[in-house]
This record gives sequence, C-alpha cells and structure tokens, in this order.
Amino acid sequence: MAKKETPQTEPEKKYALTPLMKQYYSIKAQHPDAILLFRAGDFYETFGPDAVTASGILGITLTKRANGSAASVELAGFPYHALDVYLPKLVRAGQRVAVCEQLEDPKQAKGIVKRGVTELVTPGITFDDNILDHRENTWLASVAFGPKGRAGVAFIDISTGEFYAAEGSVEYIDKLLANLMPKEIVFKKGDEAEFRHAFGDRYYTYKLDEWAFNYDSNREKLLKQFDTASLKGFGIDLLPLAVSAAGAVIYYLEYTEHKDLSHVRGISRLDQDKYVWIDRFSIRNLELFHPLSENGTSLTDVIDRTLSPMGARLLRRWISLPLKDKAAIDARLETVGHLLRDTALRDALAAELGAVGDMERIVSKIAVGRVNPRELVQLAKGLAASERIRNLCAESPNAQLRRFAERFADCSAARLSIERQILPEPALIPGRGPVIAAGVHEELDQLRRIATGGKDYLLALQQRESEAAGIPLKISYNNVFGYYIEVRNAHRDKVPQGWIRKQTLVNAERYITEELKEYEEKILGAEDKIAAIEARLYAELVASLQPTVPAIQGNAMAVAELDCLLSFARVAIEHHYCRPEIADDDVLEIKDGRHPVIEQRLPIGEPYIPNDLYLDSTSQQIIIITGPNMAGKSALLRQTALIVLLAQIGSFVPASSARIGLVDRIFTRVGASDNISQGESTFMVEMLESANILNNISGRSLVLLDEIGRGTSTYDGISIAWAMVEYLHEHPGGKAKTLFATHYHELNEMEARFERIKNFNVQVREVDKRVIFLRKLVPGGTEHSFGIHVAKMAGMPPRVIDRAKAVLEDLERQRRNGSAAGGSPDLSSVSAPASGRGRGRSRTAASGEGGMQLSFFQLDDPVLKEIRDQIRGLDINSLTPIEALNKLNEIKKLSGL
Ligand SMILES: Nc1ncnc2c1ncn2[C@@H]1O[C@H](COP(=O)(O)OP(=O)(O)OP(=O)(O)O)[C@@H](O)[C@H]1O
Repeated sequence: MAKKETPQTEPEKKYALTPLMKQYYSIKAQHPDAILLFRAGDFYETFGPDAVTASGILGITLTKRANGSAASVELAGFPYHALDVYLPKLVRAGQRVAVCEQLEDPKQAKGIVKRGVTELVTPGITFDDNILDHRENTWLASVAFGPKGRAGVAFIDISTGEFYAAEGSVEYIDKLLANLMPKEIVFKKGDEAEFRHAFGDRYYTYKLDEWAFNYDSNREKLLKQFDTASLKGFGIDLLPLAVSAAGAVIYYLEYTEHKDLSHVRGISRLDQDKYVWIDRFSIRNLELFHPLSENGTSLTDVIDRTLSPMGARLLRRWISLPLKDKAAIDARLETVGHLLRDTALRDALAAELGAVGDMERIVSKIAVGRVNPRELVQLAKGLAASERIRNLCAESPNAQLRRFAERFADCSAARLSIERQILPEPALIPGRGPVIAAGVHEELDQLRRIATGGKDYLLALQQRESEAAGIPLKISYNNVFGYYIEVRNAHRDKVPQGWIRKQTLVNAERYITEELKEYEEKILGAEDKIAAIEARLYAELVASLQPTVPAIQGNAMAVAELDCLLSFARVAIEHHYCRPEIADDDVLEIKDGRHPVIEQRLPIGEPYIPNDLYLDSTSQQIIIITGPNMAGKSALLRQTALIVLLAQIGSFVPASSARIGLVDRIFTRVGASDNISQGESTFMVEMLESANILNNISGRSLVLLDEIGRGTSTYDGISIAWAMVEYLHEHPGGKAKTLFATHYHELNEMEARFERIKNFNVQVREVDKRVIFLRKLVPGGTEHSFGIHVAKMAGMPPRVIDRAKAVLEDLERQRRNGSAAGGSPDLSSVSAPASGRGRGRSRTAASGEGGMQLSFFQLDDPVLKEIRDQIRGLDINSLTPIEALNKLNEIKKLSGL
C-alpha cells in the first residue's frame, strides 16, 4: 500500500525554500488574491496556483521547478517585453495582477535582488492602453451601505481623473451602477449579503476592511486630496455615505500602489434631482449601450458619431444621465441647431476634433508621471487642434458657440514647450533612443556630435585596419564584449600581432585593439551621458507640464461637449431628425415618430412607418395598445422612450415634430417570457420590477409596460395587468404617462371605465387569409389576436397550424357556450380581475355547473352583456332583499342556468 503523504507545514516548506522562493512567498503573502508577476531577470514568472491560472488564461507552458531541497512548484513565465500583451489578457479575464519588479540593478545587488510590487492592476484600475477602451470610461466604484435602505457611492476613472459621488436609496445607487457600469466595485467586508441583495452578482467586486470606510478619516483624506478646507463646494458635505465611499476609493487606489492622484482635483455630485431616472432594466431593455441580441445594434451605435475618445466617453455619460433642466437642454439643442445649419463650421470642427486625440488620458498620465514622449507629441497636436477649435467657436455668430470658446484656457505655452523640446518622432522611452530635440541643451548636442562622430571614426578605423592587415574584417558591437573586430577563420593567420583575441566562434575570431578600446570608452561614455541627460530633460519637461493639467482637463471637457453636440448634428442630418420642443408641462406629443435603431436596421427599400403619439395627464394618460404579434407594439413603446431620452440629452429626435413635456423617470417593463434568455425568466422578477415602478412613479414619469402579466396564466395575467393599469390611473402621487402594449384585448374594456385610458391598436389587414402589417397606430381596440398567422409566417409545420386553429375554435366555442368541450384545453380555473373605479368594484360572474367562471372581459357573448347591464343598472342602496332575490332569479333565467 502506498504510503500516505503528510502535508508539509508552512515552516517546513519555508525551511526547504531557496532564497528566491522565500522572497517570492513573502511578497505573495501581501497580495494573496492577485496573480503575482515576479520579475526574475528577463522574465516575469508565476508560481504555484498563479502559474496554473496564468498558463490557462495566457496559453503559456506550465512546467515544474525545484523549489528548494524537496518540493517542486508549478512555474509559468513570459519574457518581460511581452508584459503589454499578457497583462491585459489576465485583467480582461477578471484577474487582479500584482507586478513585482526588481528594485535594484542586479549587477549592483549584494545577495538577492531587492524586489517589490510596483503596481496592482485590477479590472477597475489601470492606465494600460491595451486594457482601457478609449470610447468608454473605466469606472472603479465604491459602495457604502447606511441605515434605512440608504447607501453612498463613488465612481472614479483614474485614467481620466473624473470622480463622482452620490448618496440616496439603494434603488438610486443600483440605477447609477447600471448607468455607469463600473468595471469593479469595492465595499465593506461583511456587507456581502446586502450587496448581493441590492445589486445582484453582475459586478466584479473586492472587499475592504471596515476601517477603509470610516467617515472621519475619509473626509480628511478627501480634503487632503483636493486641498480644500471643506467639501461644501463639491456638494457632498452633507452626504456622509458618499464621503465614506469616496474616501474608500482613494484608499483602495493607494493600496494598489496608485498613490499619485494629483490629476484627481475634485469630485462632482450625481444629484438625483438633476437627471432622468432610468433604471437598470430600462437601460438594458431600451438597448441604450448594448444590444439584447448578439448581432443587434444599440442606441449608442446609431447616435455615436463623436470623433474624439473624450467625446465618445462623454456621450455615453449623457445617454445615461439625461437632463431635467429645460434651460440646459435648450442650450444643447440650440448649439446642435446652429451646427446643423452651418456646414462649413461643421466640416472644420470635424477635421479638428478628429485630430485632438485622447488629451484627457494623456494629461492624467502627465500627472502620475507615466506619459511617454510619443503621447506628449500627440498632446501637442491635440492642444494645437483645440486652439483652432476655440478660434472656430469664437468666430461663430452663434452665442452658445462663442460661450464655448470662452471656456478654453490658453495652453499654448505647454504646447510650445513640447513642440520645441521633443522630436517629432521620438523614441518611446526616454534614455532608449533620441527624444529631446536639437537646440534644447548644449551639452546634449555636443555629446551627440561625439557619439555620431565616434561611429564615423569606427567606420574609418575598420577600413584602415582592413587595408593595413590586407584582410576583410568587420567592426561590430555586443553587450558582453563591447566593440570588436571580427575576422573570418580563413584570414585568421594574417591578424597583426598587437590584437587581443576575445572570442572564438565556429567560423570567426573576435579581437580588440588598444585604439578600439579607447574609442569605445569615449563613445559609450557619450551615449550613457546622452541617455542620462535625455531622461532628465524629459522628466523636467513632464514636471513643468504638471501645473497645466487642470487647464488641459478643462479644455478636454469643452472639446468633449462640442464633439457630442457635433455628433448630434451629424446624426440629425444623416437620419433626418427634428429639433424637439422642450416644455415644462406634462404633454408628450410626437408626430411621425420613428424608432432610431430599427429604422436603420430595416432591409433596404422597407420604410419604417412613422407614428403619432399623444399623452398628457388630463385626457389621455394611459394608452392600451393592442395588435397582433409582430405588429410593432414594442417598437412603438421603445421609440417613445428613446425619443424622450434623446430630447432630454439635447439631441434632435427621429420624428417630424416632437413636443416633450419634461420627464423625470423612464420605466420600462417587459413581460417575463421576453426575458428568458436573460436568465431572469421568473414571473416573480417581473412582478418585483413592476412593483418597483408602481412605488416610484410621479406625475412626470413615463411608464412603458410591454405585455406585463404574460409570464403567468392568461387570467392571472389579465387580472394583474388590469390592476396595474388601474393603479397607474388612480395613483395618488401623479398621473404617470403610460403606454401599455398587450395581447389581452380584454383590457380594452378599461377605456369605458376610466376617463384617461384610451385604446389604440397597431393596424393590420387580413388579405386572402394573410396578415399585412400596416404598422399604423390608430384609435380603438382589437377583437382578436393573430398569433396563429404569425406562427404560419414563421414556417411552422401546417399540421401544427391546423391543430392550433382547431384548438382556438374549441376554446372560443367553449367560451361562448360556457361549457368545456371534450378533449380540448379548458379554462375552468380562470378568475376575473377586480375592476372599476375604486368604488362599486364589480366581482367575478357566478360560476356555472361546468365549473367555468365567466369573466366580464369576454363580452363577445350577448347574454353576458345583458347580465352585465342588468347588474350595472341595479341601485343596491335602494334595493329591498325581496327585490334583490327576484333580480337574481331573473338573471339566473337569463343565463339559462
Ligand atoms: N413602424 C414600423 N415600421 C416598420 N417596421 C416595423 C415598425 N414597427 C415594427 N416594425 C418591425 O416589426 C418587428 C416587430 O415589431 P415589434 O417587436 O414591435 O412587434 P410586437 O407587436 O411588439 O410583437 P410581439 O407582440 O410579438 O412582441 C420589428 O422588429 C420591426 O422589424
């Protein structure tokens, strides 16, 4: 029997370790949850479980190596210069990566080289261009939970320096998280259950110790960061949870070795009252940023014509935070309108915006000292382009654009200093190739002359020695021997006496001479000095640019806004959008509205059918939209929300005219079965989310309900749908404008009972037993659904279609007769919803012997209509018991029971 191995204890393991592995384990112990990339010579190595993970993700070879006297450990490594390739892969795979460098020159090290972690890269914290998406922010968020369902949140993008905070209900925080989609969220250890309950498990998270969220020390931390005496100016002084969260973010950045945050100069409050509330579900359902299906198109895809990375990032933020302030929206619309008319300006701005590059991220790198010379050259170009943008705005007859011009700070001194000091095409790393221009530093210029002159001298020497010895030879250089003369073996015996042999190769010998040695020293000395001077001058230049960072950040923001507005103008021209009229009332009136995304996706030659829509809170608050499958109900709902959203971010809209009474919240819910692919198919989720709507609406909200209730049995569904619509109609908090798309034509009954509910249907025509979709929204309800026609169009086998028709007929007959037909599905357990205007709610009709309860919603039967009318006509208050009994008897007779 094999001997059972006793596991080694930690000290035993340590005892057996080599010094290098001891050092490795001690550093690893500080970052147990990160993959440690351990620099050893020209390689980054990973060991043990890290190696297993890394080799899996990176596809690099996993080997074993002796770990000391006894054990062996898994090992996987890659050359140091491949860090740019492999690090992003690890981070994108959701790993935290600690980069451990050699902190001293191995040649100078006594004993083992000193090493330490220089950076911890996580999905939410990186400056790496290979990880960052230029058109999206990389937000790191922090959440602090408080009492009574409140929480604070902070968002930071260290690659740009943007920093936001907010405090409010957990729902509000959930909405913000869904809006900004942070790549990583930190929260307090112990809050795991609360976090999961509030936000699900859709985010990459990391837990920090409780003290990291301490209010007092975090307040101090923020004051120190912004160098101010109070947080009042940022609007967060009275938001303790927001302060806790914001401080925790800063702490986390320090913890991950991102201690230099000088480009983070302030924090902005995301004020719940300033922006339209769009919840998580609506963001997804309206496909604002990502399409629901793999080959779909999002709203952003259609309206993003920005030309700079800053503009692209800002546009995403605008889409997630539409405005509620009429003046601010009008200001944007005004600018878009002017840009739309001024073709020459539009073209000129487009050319410049395409040249600005990512000024925002480059200046962040200046602040943290990570900028490379080529980025500085790009910055200078960007600054030059922004100066021209400023001038174009300043010369515009449009007041809004002239106001834009005033926002630009003069950064020409910074630009000139880069242009003067850096070569147009510098090396990537200062000290490893020419970076500093000629004429900047006298000594540098002299040394360069020596270096290049020295090389010329070597060429001359090569020729001279070759002629003197009468043999062909070559002078070359390598890191080990420096300069040498190489002679092929065939000429070895003709080598002069004084040459010193240095190396023997298979086919050649290498020598040095006294003269060569001298020159080598001179040249190498010059090159070392050049490298040192270049590095120093470069560092000085970067330092001198640091005070300009806030000004450039301000210019970058102005450029980003202009870029978004120009994008709106370009889209408006291309897709024929109109300027919406923004109103402070509660009327929503859209003429010839279109769905901005679907209209782009239709096959060529198939026009999108525009539709009018009117909603207000006094006459037409709720519209029940019926129509067969595929008629275009969902499209209509979504286009309404998208038109409102576009208008409130300051964009023109796909319509011939639109009057938008400002909306404060947009809610959409889709019946559960539409969500099956999202893994949220349960009816419970649908109901929870619907409850959330009902609990949060105001008179200015826009509510879109798409087949709510269809996740359950038909009559349950109808009942819930009815009750929800009724609630929205009667809501004490305000008359939210509502569109309700449904297959339940029974809901059309509500129009007669509730004054602000109106029926509409999306028209279809039946020609030769085929359905033609007219896609026109017209007043009035519908009688029946066309599901079977759609099934036929979809190519269902004829047998299925025939059978479905038979079952439908059975069911309809059953309903008319009030008895179950043998063998066909029966509706014996259906119950009807409570209905009415609060008072005098009618109840379900009596059940018959067949066990079928009759709903007042199935009124195609004249007998039922008669019964209903009889009951309606009764005045219960004046009815004596005998009269009531007689009436009941009459009704019984009427129904033939
Ligand atoms: N106004 C329109 N003009 C042209 N095509 C349209 C229009 N509205 C919708 N469509 C097309 O019809 C398809 C179905 O529309 P939609 O999903 O809105 O139908 P629906 O009535 O909600 O159907 P279901 O009840 O099955 O969910 C859309 O994907 C689109 O291609």
